[in-house]
Amino acid sequence: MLNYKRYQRSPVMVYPERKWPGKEIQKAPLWCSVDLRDGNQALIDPMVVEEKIEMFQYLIKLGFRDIEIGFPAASQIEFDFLRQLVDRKMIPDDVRVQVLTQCREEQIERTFEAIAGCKQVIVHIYNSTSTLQRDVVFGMSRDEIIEIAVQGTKWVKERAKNFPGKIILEYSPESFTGTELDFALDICTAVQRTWGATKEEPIIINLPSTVEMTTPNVYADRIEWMDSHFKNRESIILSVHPHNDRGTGVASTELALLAGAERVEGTLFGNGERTGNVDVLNIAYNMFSQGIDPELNVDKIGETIELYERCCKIPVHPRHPYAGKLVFTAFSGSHQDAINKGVKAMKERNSEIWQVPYLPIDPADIGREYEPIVRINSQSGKGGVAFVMDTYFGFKLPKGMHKEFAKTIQAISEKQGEVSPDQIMEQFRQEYLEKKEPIHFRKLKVDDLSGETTSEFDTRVMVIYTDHGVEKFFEAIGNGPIDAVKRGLQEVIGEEMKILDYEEHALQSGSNSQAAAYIHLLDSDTGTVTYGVGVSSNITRASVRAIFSAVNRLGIGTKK
Ligand SMILES: CC(=O)SCCNC(=O)CCNC(=O)[C@H](O)C(C)(C)COP(=O)(O)OP(=O)(O)OC[C@H]1O[C@@H](n2cnc3c(N)ncnc32)[C@H](O)[C@@H]1OP(=O)(O)O
Ligand SMILES: CC(C)C(=O)C(=O)O
Ligand SMILES: [Mg+2]
Repeated sequence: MLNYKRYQRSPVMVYPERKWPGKEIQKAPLWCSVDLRDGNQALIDPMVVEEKIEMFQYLIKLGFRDIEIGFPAASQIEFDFLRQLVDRKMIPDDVRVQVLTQCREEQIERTFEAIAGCKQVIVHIYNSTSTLQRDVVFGMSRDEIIEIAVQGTKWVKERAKNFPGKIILEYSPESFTGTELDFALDICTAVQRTWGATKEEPIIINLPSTVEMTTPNVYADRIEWMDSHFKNRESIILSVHPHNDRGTGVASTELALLAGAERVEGTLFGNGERTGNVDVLNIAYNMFSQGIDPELNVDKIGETIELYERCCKIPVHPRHPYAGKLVFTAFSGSHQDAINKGVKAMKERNSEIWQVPYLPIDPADIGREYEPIVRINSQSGKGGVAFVMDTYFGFKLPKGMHKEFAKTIQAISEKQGEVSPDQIMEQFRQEYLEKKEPIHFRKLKVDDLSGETTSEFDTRVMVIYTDHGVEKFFEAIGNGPIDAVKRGLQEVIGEEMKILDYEEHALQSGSNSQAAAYIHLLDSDTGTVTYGVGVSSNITRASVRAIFSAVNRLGIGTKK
């Protein structure tokens, strides 16, 4: 039996004063990428120096200005990487590199060796503060744990005095989510005081969900509580560093922003320890989808995916928010129908505002314009097939025709699975455009009789066609070419028919454009109906082809 009793609920504080539920995200936070540190430390094959350099440059291109580049005291690669950035003058003046170190003097010393020559650096110190870690990892009292952090701060401060560049201190009470809040406040305050943070020279206090342990609202309560209990709040930049153990890293971060966080540390696509750090791109795109400037250059997601997969050697999941191959694709009929109508309404209304059901953003805005938003399988419906015919091939099928054509496509998808746009077009050709047996239209001559006749009909047509390959012709009159051809065909076939509907449109714009015509035809004897389609550079010829196509589809071409 599942032994859930081995697990305990994380304590939740009573906090009815919370204000965050009434707030909205208004602007982007200060972003900090930790891809090169937290992300990298969780890779099966951590990045080599050249990959780190490539990733660093790309993060700058994306718009990150705070970039945690590693843990230089931990390994030679990390150290050398930073040295290369400095020696090759690759750190722009407005970028703050961030380096992580434990609160141990030899590591802090080595970290300062690594940052020599940097103009501005965030030195990030941490120690674990949770009840569990104090007990089983450190075996220390609260005061002893505070002493580690305070001592670490002093070691950084001493070295910062003589450092030619600017040192910003960041402190993280690691395992904050498992730490009693009063203790978290005490330790952060002790560091803040020891550092001597001011409004002009603030400290970054980073409250991580090192391990995500509760629902996002509890994290938000904790952040708001800390935010409202800090003394000299203006001397603190309040940062969050969420992980994603419960799969709610993004939600936790967004609620934390409501609760007062000003800065977010995370990674591209949520790489990082276990289930990852929070995916900063996901949050940025969420903001973008709400009309908020994400303050990151996230308009070329394909490029970002390519670099990420190459450097991290981890594929982006096809369902990953915004980035996955399938996230802008609808297979199911009702979604396709709504997308089809939504896109059409946008065009008709010439709308500046993006409003398409099931597509929270326009894929083209983030560089995904070449991917199909509709793919056809057995779950698809008529709207999807019509959408493919329109967007890929320019055929705007009359609404009444959607069902008829979709049925033939569904018969294929039920046998083979997905049906490609080319296959759909091929089927359209076979079913409509090339339905040339038994009767096949060849030539048309139209005479305008207006003024020459007293009859109600003012158009005479002469049609040459083949019937089972044998050339024939007929002449007929009617109140327009389509009517005349229909009357002529009735005569030669010996069958009453009625044109129920007629539609036409240009297929491409320009002088040599083709036109498509659609005829909805009723066989009056049997009551059966079908559509016929014709294409020609001449609209009248297109219509006549459409009538022949419909007659052949009804199977009445040889009745006489
Ligand atoms: C949540 C996070 O992501 S935190 C960052 C984690 N990242 C990494 O650890 C990646 C890089 N780390 C490393 O390569 C190694 O841990 C090193 C090189 C930094 C240090 O290596 P080592 O000293 O050999 O080992 P280790 O990290 O296990 O050190 C454990 C000791 O440091 C102490 N310690 C751990 N964290 C801290 C800290 N933040 N501040 C001070 N002391 C600490 C432990 O209590 C333990 O002490 P003990 O030896 O008296 O028991
Ligand atoms: C070092 C700290 C901020 C960390 O990575 C974490 O707590 O997850
Ligand atoms: Mg982390």
